[in-house]
Amino acid sequence: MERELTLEIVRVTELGALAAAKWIGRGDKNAADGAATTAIRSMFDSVSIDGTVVIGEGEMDDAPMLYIGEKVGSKDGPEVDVAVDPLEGTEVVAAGLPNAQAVIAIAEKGSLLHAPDIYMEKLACGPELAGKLSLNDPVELTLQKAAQYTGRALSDLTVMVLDRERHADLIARLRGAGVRIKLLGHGDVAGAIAAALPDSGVDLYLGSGGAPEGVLAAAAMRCLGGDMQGRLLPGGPIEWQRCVSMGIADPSRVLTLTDMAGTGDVLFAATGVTSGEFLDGVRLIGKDRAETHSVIMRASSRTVRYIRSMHYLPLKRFPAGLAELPPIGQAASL
Ligand SMILES: O=P(O)(O)OC[C@H]1O[C@](O)(COP(=O)(O)O)[C@@H](O)[C@@H]1O
Ligand SMILES: [Mn+2]
Repeated sequence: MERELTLEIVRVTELGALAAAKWIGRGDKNAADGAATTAIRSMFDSVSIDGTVVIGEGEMDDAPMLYIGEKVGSKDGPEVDVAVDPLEGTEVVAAGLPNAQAVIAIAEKGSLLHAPDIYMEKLACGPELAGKLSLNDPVELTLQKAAQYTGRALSDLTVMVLDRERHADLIARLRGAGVRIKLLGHGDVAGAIAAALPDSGVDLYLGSGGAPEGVLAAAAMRCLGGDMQGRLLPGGPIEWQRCVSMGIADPSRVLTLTDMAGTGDVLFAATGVTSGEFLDGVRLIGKDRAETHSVIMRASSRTVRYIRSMHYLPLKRFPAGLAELPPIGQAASL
């Protein structure tokens, strides 16, 4: 993949974030998601790829845009798999809470896991611990290993976990082992990435979240040199069968970083919608400008770039329909 693609892709997540930002705090998660999806879809065909959506908005019958199997891109570029979450954190935007992003990963054709939209148990860590931990271990052993390999006391380790009732037992065991916990409201792509960023203060990401988000996080981990393991959690025979029909022969086995994001080149881009773990959200400036904060990373070079962009909104090519929404300034002042 050409390195110039990183800039082309971040322009897409920027437009998605700007569109979603119009819906911050308006209590309508579907409208926020729809705005981001429409904006991202409209921009995708300007990207020099011959892409197929592998992780997207759902099956063709349920999703009008960015459905699994949809072809995206200008076609005059490499054949790639595309994973996209136009609005990672739909409820967050609706409620005006932190940690929503527009996220895209692009990888060599055939390298991204076709994950159904079910839960996945996840373990993510940074380069220091990559290859040293296993999702098959009891959590106490994982923590001991993490302490040993980082040379730190258990009491100095911080584990990030989604704040959910289903994690009550996990949280109790973590507290019992003496580590610190940082509870996350929403947005576990950013949560998993935090575990691999040197200055995040997070050492490990544990717990279950969306499987599509797991693949997106794995793509980012490939770029950061971290590790990510997952285990699908089908909630019954129908979801089990869906995993099998999507090519995962044994849905109960631990999926490695390679299973989820291959071994070839990967590009990952995210733009903050609301401020979160490592990206600031869309910031409105005056009546007609907005600032966005994005990250773009590439596995083959392990380069991580942060891009702060200033947009002149009247010239943004929002798709028809979005232009008729209330001005962005009004949305943010709610
Ligand atoms: O809220 P749940 O059901 O625990 O699901 C967790 C998932 O929801 C999110 O917080 C937000 O997901 P959406 O993008 O679908 O809004 C993900 O980051 C996470 O993987
Ligand atoms: Mn999501």
